[in-house]
Formats: sequence, C-alpha cells, structure tokens
Amino acid sequence: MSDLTASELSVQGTQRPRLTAVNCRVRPGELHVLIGANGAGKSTLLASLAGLQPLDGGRVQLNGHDLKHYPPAELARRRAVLPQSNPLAFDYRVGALIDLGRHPHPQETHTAKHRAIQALDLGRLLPRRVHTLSGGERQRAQLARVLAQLVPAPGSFLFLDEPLAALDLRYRSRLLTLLEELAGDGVGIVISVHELDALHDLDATIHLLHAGAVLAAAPTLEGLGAQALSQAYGGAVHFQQRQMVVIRGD
Ligand SMILES: Nc1ncnc2c1ncn2[C@@H]1O[C@H](COP(=O)(O)OP(=O)(O)OP(=O)(O)O)[C@@H](O)[C@H]1O
Repeated sequence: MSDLTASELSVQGTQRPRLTAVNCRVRPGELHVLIGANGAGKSTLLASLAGLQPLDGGRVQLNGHDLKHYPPAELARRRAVLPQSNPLAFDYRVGALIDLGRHPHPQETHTAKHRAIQALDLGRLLPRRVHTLSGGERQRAQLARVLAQLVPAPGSFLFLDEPLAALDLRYRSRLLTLLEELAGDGVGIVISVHELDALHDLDATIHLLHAGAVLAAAPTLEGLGAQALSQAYGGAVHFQQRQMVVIRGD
C-alpha cells in the first residue's frame, strides 16, 4: 500500500522547536488540511512530509521506505510540492512555467496539465510573462505547474502550502473541487490553509497545529473543539451561522 507515514517528526528552531514528535499518515485518496496560527509549524510539517525539510528526529516513509533514500528523479514522479513562496529565477511565459512541471515525465503525456489549465482558467494567460501577472494569476500559474507534475493515480502525493492565498472565491472553489477530484483518483493530498471558511464542506481531515505539535485532528472545525481552537488561535472561539458562502462546483 502506498501510504506516506510520518513518525515522531522533530525539527529544532533557533528559539523553540518547530516540530515536536508529530505523527501523521496519508493514505491514497485522502485529503489532509493543516491549520493553525502564524508560526504554528504548518509549513515545516508540510515540507517535512514532502521530504524537503531536514529532520532532527523521526522519519517519513513512502511505501515503507525512508523518503530520504528515494532517488530524486523517482520522488519527483511521485510527489509534487507548492512551497509558500516561489521566487522565479527567470521571467517565464506562463506556458513555459507550467511545462517545467512536466520535466520528471519526459516520455509520458497525461491529462493533469490540461486539467489544471482548464480548472484554473489559464488558457488566455499562457503567452503572458509571469512577472506581468497579478498576484492571484501568478498563484494560479504556479499551482498549474505543480499540478502538471502530478500523476493523478494512487501512489502520487501532492503538497500545497497555502494554495488558497491570493485566489478569489471562484478559483478557491475550483481548486478545492479539483483537489477533491484528485483525491478521488487516489492522490494523497496535504495542504495548509488560513481560510477556515473554505473548509466547511470539504471532505478532509483537518489537523490543528500549535507550537509545533498537532493539538487535534477531525473532519470538521467543530470536531476539533472550541478549547483546542481557542488555545491555538489565542482567543475565545464561537461557532456561528456561516456568514460567507464559498460556492463550490462551478
Ligand atoms: N528556516 C527557519 N529556521 C529557523 N526557524 C524557522 C525557519 N522557518 C520557520 N521557522 C520557525 O519555525 C516555526 C514554524 O514556522 P512555520 O513556517 O512552519 O509556521 P507556519 O505555521 O507555516 O506559519 P505561517 O502561518 O506564518 O506561514 C516558527 O516559529 C518560525 O519562526
């Protein structure tokens, strides 16, 4: 079984631990969402699960093998990662940027790239230079690059650090729908988000991080518990009628 299993992950920081003995398992077809306040450890955990963060303790295994022993080329075919920031060395055209995601798969053609271009509405933007795009357009282009790398099948894993940042409601909705479809194809997915209102009708496991540890995990925000949420975000938490609706499925 192509599970991704993290055991007792620890990462030291300069002043305090960034991760402390975190355990997590991502199975094919599962969507996991990391939430928590600024500095809680979401990016560190996501990068650790993706094999990009040197660990001070614990290990991440894919299919029973330590991630750090995977040949980089094979890893690139099995997992795609969107980091929180993506500085570009060159002013690529959008089409060329997205094609970078195809590098690990020179022989194969598959539909992931076209699906991403369509879902994120990038057709008209393909000839544009990335540095001429708006923040949200650039985020959509970067997402398409990462999604183009992904083989949409069991055994593939996708890691997106704050993918909803800069996206308007329409593209948030489209991206979340696409992620649910990819999970339906068997992809194991981990994302971090601050946009808690987007999680209401998402079929996912939500992990609440605080000071480098997972305080609670549940399928809904309510399931995490007001006490844990309050501890994580540092204020009283109440659940009220949703004030804003994210329209899904468009
Ligand atoms: N490269 C680094 N070296 C040392 N400490 C770091 C480094 N990057 C982040 N940290 C620290 O590790 C802790 C967790 O940071 P991390 O980026 O994982 O948090 P986060 O939950 O993703 O936060 P945010 O919501 O602000 O993006 C923070 O205290 C941060 O200051």
